[in-house]
Amino acid sequence: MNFGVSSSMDVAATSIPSLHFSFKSSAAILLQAPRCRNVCSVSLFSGFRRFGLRIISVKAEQYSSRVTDDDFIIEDVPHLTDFLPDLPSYQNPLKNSQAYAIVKETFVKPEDVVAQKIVVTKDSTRGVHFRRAGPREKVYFKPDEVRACVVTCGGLCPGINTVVREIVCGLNYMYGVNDILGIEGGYRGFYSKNTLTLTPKVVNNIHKHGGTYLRTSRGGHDTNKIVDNIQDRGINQVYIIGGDGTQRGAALIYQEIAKRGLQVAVAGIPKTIDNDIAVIDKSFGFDTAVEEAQRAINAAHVEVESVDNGVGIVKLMGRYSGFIATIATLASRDVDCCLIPESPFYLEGTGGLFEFIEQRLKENGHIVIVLAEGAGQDFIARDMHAAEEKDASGNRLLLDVGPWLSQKIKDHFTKVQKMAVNMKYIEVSTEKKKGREKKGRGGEEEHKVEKKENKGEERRGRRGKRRKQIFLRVFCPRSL
Ligand SMILES: Nc1ncnc2c1ncn2[C@@H]1O[C@H](COP(=O)(O)OP(=O)(O)O)[C@@H](O)[C@H]1O
Ligand SMILES: O=P(O)(O)OC[C@H]1O[C@](O)(COP(=O)(O)O)[C@@H](O)[C@@H]1O
Repeated sequence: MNFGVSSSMDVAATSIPSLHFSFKSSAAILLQAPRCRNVCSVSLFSGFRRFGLRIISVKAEQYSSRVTDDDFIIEDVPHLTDFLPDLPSYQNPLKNSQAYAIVKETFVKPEDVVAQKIVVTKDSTRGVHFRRAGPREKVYFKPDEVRACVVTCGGLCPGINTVVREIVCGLNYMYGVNDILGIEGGYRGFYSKNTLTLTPKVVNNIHKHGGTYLRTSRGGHDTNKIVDNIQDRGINQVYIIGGDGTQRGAALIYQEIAKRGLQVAVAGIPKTIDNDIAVIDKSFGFDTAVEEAQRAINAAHVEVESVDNGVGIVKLMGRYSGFIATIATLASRDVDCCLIPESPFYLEGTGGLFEFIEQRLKENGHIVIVLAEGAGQDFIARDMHAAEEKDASGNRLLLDVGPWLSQKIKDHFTKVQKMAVNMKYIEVSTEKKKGREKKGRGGEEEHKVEKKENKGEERRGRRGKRRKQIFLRVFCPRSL
């Protein structure tokens, strides 16, 4: 998928790409940004095989992997015609659109694929490929027979409302679909809540707000009840926006639909702020996160530049991947060192972080270090002799690299090097807004210097609840 939500903080995209729905591929939405290298899919009612750097185990039967004689592998998206082979097809309504009629190559060819590996050698095998998403010349629904629904599940991410808006407007303006329902409150909303009617007018301004207009939920759901509900309501297109958990759920919904032989298309739209999905150009929300991260880096830089031996540490999102940290680092030009989960680091000795900090302080008088949340986890665990803990979903609980590293640097320079350093610790996190100033871990003062909409702006939801947001806070620990 390529969803060019612009980097504006308020997720009000300035250059929303055109959004194409292909009814040919039941899971194909092409969100095609200008200048994109290639376009890949929202593909996923078959589930993600690879979700960025996190490999998700998806049962083999959930998607079809075809290997040809010359090692050309295609991880294909299942199609309605796989289980309904006699479905009639129709000309894509885009053919009649003024905007598209004159464009050559408007449609994606059925045989178009995107290669997983771009860098190859002369002797490389042809390797893994994914079906390219995008509008097909033939579609499998007549516009006036479509009853679509949109649901948002799991965690928040900047840009969700923009995606909802684009689905509704794209379906309506480009494909002539007039019957679109919003499912409220995530998967469970299918059977526990009434639906909303979504029209371009209803969604006109939702992209200017954070969070999700449709609301969301976590925790389990009942796949059979969802499919019963889809059947009862006569829904035949299901658009599911969410992260890896959500996409696993979407795969099961698709399987149940296929088992019942229903003419219902399921499209999974991957949501992650981290941009750690390898085969798409960019995940929506990523740019906003990077922009917010740069504000934190800038704040740290201003602080440490103004003092002697200033050491600024900025902790950013990124449990398993360092894309936000890396891109924010590259964009800001004020960062001396960027630590990410993919790349181990060490502190002492030649080539260690302490040596580097000392060098930069001597040369420049200050240093800015950026940390992704998941950086150095194994190293910290060894250092703290911490046992691995997991959350309710089985995810490894992260050790807090920010305060740990701050303390290590402080100890090293004050106790070992006998050199006073001025520390400034800034954290950009995705937390529930507590609505009050809170004390830092060691009882130290914590100043929130900035509160900014991101994973949901600071506002009350429609039910009066606080939305999740990214906010930036600066710790000024007295002890450091
Ligand atoms: N392994 C799974 N199989 C089926 N459904 C799942 C699975 N994991 C999560 N879900 C469903 O997806 C929803 C969102 O998942 P969650 O992990 O909370 O967020 P995210 O999609 O952002 O990763 C949950 O409410 C749950 O109903
Ligand atoms: O505060 P939370 O909800 O646990 O989220 C924090 C983590 O989630 C992420 O934002 C990724 O979540 P998504 O992939 O769902 O967007 C990580 O970068 C971050 O480490």
